[in-house]
Amino acid sequence: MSEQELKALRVRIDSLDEKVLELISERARCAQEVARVKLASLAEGEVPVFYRPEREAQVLKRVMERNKGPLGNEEMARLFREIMSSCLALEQPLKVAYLGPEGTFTQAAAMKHFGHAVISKPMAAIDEVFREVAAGAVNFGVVPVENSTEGAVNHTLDSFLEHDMVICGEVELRIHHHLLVGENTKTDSISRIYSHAQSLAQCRKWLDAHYPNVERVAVSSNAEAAKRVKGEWNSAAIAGDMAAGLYGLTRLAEKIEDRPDNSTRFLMIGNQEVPPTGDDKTSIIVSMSNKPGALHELLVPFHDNGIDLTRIETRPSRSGKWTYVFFIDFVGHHRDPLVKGVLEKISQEAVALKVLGSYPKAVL
Ligand SMILES: O=C(O)C(=O)C[C@]1(C(=O)O)C=C[C@@H](O)C=C1
Repeated sequence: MSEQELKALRVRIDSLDEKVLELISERARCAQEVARVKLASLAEGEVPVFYRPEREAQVLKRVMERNKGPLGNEEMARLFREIMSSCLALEQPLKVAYLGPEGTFTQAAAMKHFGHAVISKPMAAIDEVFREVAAGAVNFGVVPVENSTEGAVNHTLDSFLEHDMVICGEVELRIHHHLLVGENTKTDSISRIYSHAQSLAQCRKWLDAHYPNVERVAVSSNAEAAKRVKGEWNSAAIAGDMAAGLYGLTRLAEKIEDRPDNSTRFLMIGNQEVPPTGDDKTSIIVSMSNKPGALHELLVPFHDNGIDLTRIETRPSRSGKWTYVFFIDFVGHHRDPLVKGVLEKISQEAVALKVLGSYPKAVL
């Protein structure tokens, strides 16, 4: 390519950037107007709701449907995710608590869902995220709920039994683990590998093959593992890209998870009910009486009405020995007439039924 051609293309890019800049600013002014309208239409004593997950899902889906490339749909939606995040911050800066410390996959999930214009607050434990939301110190919380290799995150499920929370969104993240070392690590004398128990389990086969005799130490998070390794010469950590960047560690081995499709699903928790979008999921907790056929009775109404169950998990109820609760996710919104009918039928048979929330299916 000649210098001349390059120069001409850059002039074109400059002129396009000016248009993009003006359009983004116009969009941001529109969002400010939206905030004004929301405030003006409030009834006496009503609290304004600026964050609208159902509308955000609609905007992102529309972008993906209309995108003609060459940027891929996900890439384009990510750009719009950030624009929307900044527009929302003009209306109301959202505060979001997540399972920390900084650099965890949960933080990456929070950014994927809310964008980078939120004020994020790392918490030391899943239960603390729930408490922070319940106390009103933040608008939303982000917690992991299930991993495709290792299954349910029991701390999260148990926290739902203790707190009244509304699920208002979900996000899925592909989880890539790396073996990370610090500047001073003697890579031929590694005697300890730190990581979260779930991540150690997700890399079990790789560790058995490459470091069979090295001690595996479970710590509170992958980011905590990365933090420890920074100051030690004989240890390594298993963690992801964010933690590696944050603590200045290098990758001794990349993508060491046993399953290449290893993914984690995260939930956004808050106090806000989300209206239907037409493409939603609902999560419920049900406890049935301890009698033969109870689980069958619970599942039949879903089957009879053609409602797709996406997950069912059992946990001890914590209110009696050998009694259980079921965590169920299914496709649909609790305001859909069909779903309403199913929930009514179940509540007739159940000891207790709690709708944890209906929320748009993950778009990104
Ligand atoms: O449509 C709204 O209610 C807005 O506030 C605008 C907007 C946007 O930027 O598109 C911003 C924040 C909401 O969460 C959803 C959408």
